[in-house]
This record gives sequence, C-alpha cells and structure tokens, in this order.
Amino acid sequence: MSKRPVVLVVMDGVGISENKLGNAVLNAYTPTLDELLSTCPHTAIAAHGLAVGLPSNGDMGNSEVGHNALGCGQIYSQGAKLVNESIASGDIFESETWKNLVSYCKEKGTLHFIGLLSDGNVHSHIEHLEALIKQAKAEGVKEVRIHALLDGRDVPETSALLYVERIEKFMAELNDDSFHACIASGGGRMKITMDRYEANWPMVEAGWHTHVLGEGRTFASAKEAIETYRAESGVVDQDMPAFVIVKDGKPAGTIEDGDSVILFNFRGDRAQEICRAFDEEEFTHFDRVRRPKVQFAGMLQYDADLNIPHQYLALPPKIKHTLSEALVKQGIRQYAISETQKYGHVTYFWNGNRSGKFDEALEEYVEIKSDVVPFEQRPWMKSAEITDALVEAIKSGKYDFLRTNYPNGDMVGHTGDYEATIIGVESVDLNLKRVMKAVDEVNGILIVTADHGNADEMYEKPKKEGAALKAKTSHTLNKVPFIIYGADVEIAEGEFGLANVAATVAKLLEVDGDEAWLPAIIK
Ligand SMILES: O=C(O)[C@H](O)COP(=O)(O)O
Ligand SMILES: [Mn+2]
Ligand SMILES: [Mn+2]
Repeated sequence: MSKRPVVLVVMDGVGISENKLGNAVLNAYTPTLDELLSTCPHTAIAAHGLAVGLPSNGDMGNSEVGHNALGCGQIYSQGAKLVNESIASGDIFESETWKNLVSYCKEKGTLHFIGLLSDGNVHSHIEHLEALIKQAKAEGVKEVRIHALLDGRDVPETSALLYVERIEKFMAELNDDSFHACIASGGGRMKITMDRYEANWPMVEAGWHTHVLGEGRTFASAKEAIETYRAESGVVDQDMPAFVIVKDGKPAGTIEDGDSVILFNFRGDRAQEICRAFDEEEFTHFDRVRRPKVQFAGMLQYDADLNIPHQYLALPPKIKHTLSEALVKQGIRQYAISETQKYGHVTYFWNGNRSGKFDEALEEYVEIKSDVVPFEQRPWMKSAEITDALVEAIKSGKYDFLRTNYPNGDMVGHTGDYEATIIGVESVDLNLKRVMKAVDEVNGILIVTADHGNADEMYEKPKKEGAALKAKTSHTLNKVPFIIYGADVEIAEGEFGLANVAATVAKLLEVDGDEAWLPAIIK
C-alpha cells in the first residue's frame, strides 16, 4: 500500500468539446484546469453509450451509469437496456409483480402509470410505457390513467407537447368499448414527485396531492395545461406547475382503493421518495391525507438494501466487485463527500446502487445540505463548503482514498442558463485549486474527471443555419477529462472510459485491483 493518499474529484457535467459556441467549460475562466491540463498526464475518456452500459452510442451519459462505472470498474447493462430486453422477451409480463398488479385492478379498478414522459432514456422511456399499456389492455385491464411528469431536462427544454401528443394518439388507438386510457394529472419533474436524496420532500407531497388526491389547478387536457402555463409565464417543461385533468367536472383519475400503480421510471434516485410514500405503513415525511389500498410497483428495484420499492417489474444490474469493497478488504480508509443533490452519486451510485457502507469503521460519508433554490441564482452552490470539509479531511491524515462530486457544471447546466453555468464551472475551478494545495501538503495524488458532459454544450444544435439559439438543458455525448496530478505516471495506449478509472485508483494506491475490472488508464 502506498503512503500517498489519493483524492478523486468528479466535476459533474463537465465534458470536453472543441466547439466554442455555448461552451461553458471552454469559455469559463479556469486557471486551475488549464494548469492541470498543461502540466499533468491527462486524456479524454468516454462517458456515454456503450462505454457505460446504455443501449446505444446515441444515448448520452448520466450520473447513475457514470458513477456506477467509475465505482465498479466494469460495464454493466443498465436499467434502460435491461427493461428493453425484459419487454422484448416478455419476461416483465411473466413477473409475479405484473400479474399481481393486473389481477388486483382488472375487474373494478384502474391501472395508473406515474413517470417521466419522454424518450430521454435517463430515468424512463416512453416506449416502455406504451408497451405496458398495450399489454395491460391485452390482459383485460379496463381503465388506465397516466400521471405525466414533464421532462425538458433530458430532452429539449420545451418538448413536452411532443410526448403528450404521442401518448394520447397511442391511447386513442387502443381506446374502445372495453378499454379506456387517458392522462389524469401531471406537472414539471422539478416541481413535483421526482425529488432526490430527500432534498425537498414538499415536491413529493405536491405530487401526491396531484396524482393521488386529484387536487390542484384543473384543465380539460394536458395540452391545455401546458399551453396555458407557457402563455402565462413562459415556464419551461421541467418547472411547469402541477395540473389535474377534469372530465365531467371530476378529476379524470384519482388513485383509489382497489387500483394498481406503476412508477415507470427505471432510475432510482428520483424514484425512491414517491415509492416510500406509497409503500410505507409508518410514514412521517408529509401527511398523505388519504392512503389508498393499492398494489404499487416500480419499474425496477431501486435499492435492494432498503427494499425500495416493495414490488418491482424488473431487476437492476447486480453490480459486484466494486472499488469500495475491494479497498475496504485491503484496509483502505475512505471518505466520500458532496452536497445533497449529488450525495447519493458518490455513495449510492458509486457503490453500485447500495446505500449502505461496506465497512462502518473504514468509511466516512459526508453530506453538505443543498439549498432549495433555482441553481442559476446560486451557481456556486455548496462548492466552497464541500471544499472546506474535504480539505480538512485530506489534511487530517485519516483517509487513504477520498472522493467528491462538484455538482455545478451539471445542476446549473440543466437550467439552460449559459452565463450562470460559466460561473458554476468557475466555482469548481476555484475550489479545485484549494484541493490541489491540500493534496500538495500531504504529498498526495489528485485525479480530476467527470461523469458525463452538460456544461460543454449550452445551446441545442441549430436546425438551420442562422436559426435563433435555443437553450440546451440536457447532458451531452462528449468525452470527459481524466487528469492525474502529483504522480509521475504515463497514460497508457488505447481508448478508455469511466470503467477504466477504478483500476487506475487501485494502481495509484498501490493495492490489488479486481480481475473483473477494465485495465488502468496509466502504464
Ligand atoms: O435527474 C436529473 O437531474 C437528470 O435527469 C440527469 O442528471 P444526472 O444524471 O446528472 O443526475
Ligand atoms: Mn452527473
Ligand atoms: Mn445531470
């Protein structure tokens, strides 16, 4: 084992592109990154598509698959791909859960689908929803209701109508005397239901009131809701207020005793809280007012240790041989820190979607509370506070491997605000300098990388030359930097991705790697 501590920094959403237009990484003032890139061994590594276990290279990377790959050194088929396969093979419809939900609601109840209505393939895919609705009808379900969370964060900023129209056309073609499906409620994904890491439970409470109780501002259709809210305030999809659809003066689909409910998102971070609201007998995070007796299931098992949700349609990848586990077996003391918005990324996602530790004595996890504010108004977020704690941990000499995630490039990038995102990236750069200094003081080694791009492309590619620029809120397909500071090493020949980082960390710590891992990026 080396005596030199290794610190790994994930700059969330900081990808590499040579294209200067709307590039909040290239156009930010980043003296630290510039210094690292001009003086240290570095390369660019793949963070999207097949390199992180997604169905195709047209799929952008995301935090879940990115941190999974970083933390386990392997490429596993991810939720997006596993659900595709399970639908194609029909396995999903053979599952006990599917059968249970269908039989529970088929005679007198309604089958509800709650989830992110888009083809972003980060949390969900509209094709999965369509396949489930079609099969529900084939198996004799009579009533289906959709509770549509509008995206605009993994897909273009104002694309909600495209998906609403698509699903409504799909349902209209299925609807007949024996079957009726329609949208019952919805709202922007950053306003209701899809909170993560317990950053903002009131979002989930608002979702409960909308989907379950059918309370809120009413409209005749989802289209009317979207067009009205846009006309009133110019609000973009992800921030759209909640809406309830009414038919004949009543909500089109509250959730009642005898119904079944499927959360059709496959990704876990933003799925867990609403699952808990349905599943938990003793629930204290908000007053549910009424808890219907339903059969509830998630698309995937989101956390096996915590048993969330109790029922699920498909199994997630069984991620084994993680870096954390290999390191604790060799006595390596570890420290992980981020702010709430990304805390689970460096713990839960990093450890293959496990929320527990491998070894209480050897691992310390620290969460700095995120503010609940529009991040374009505070683009520095908690970068300074994360750094205060990280620097102290580095200097304490108590840890051999320390990791952090700075959310700024990603969280501010998702707002589509170019100028604010530049400040977000600059905040990361400023704090990176402090981390470098602390690493110097303990004669350590620093790795700087990212999980996927976002801030590197803040405008959609114009459809025609000269067309007005449109903010881009989603991730990118670009590679990410991989830099090693403080070690006299050479980058190996070849193409690398995020799954090559675990072996590199082990090599720098001078401990054994795992045979399952992809090779290190250094010679
Ligand atoms: O959940 C989100 O905020 C986005 O869909 C994806 O962003 P992340 O993968 O960086 O968390
Ligand atoms: Mn990310
Ligand atoms: Mn993101």
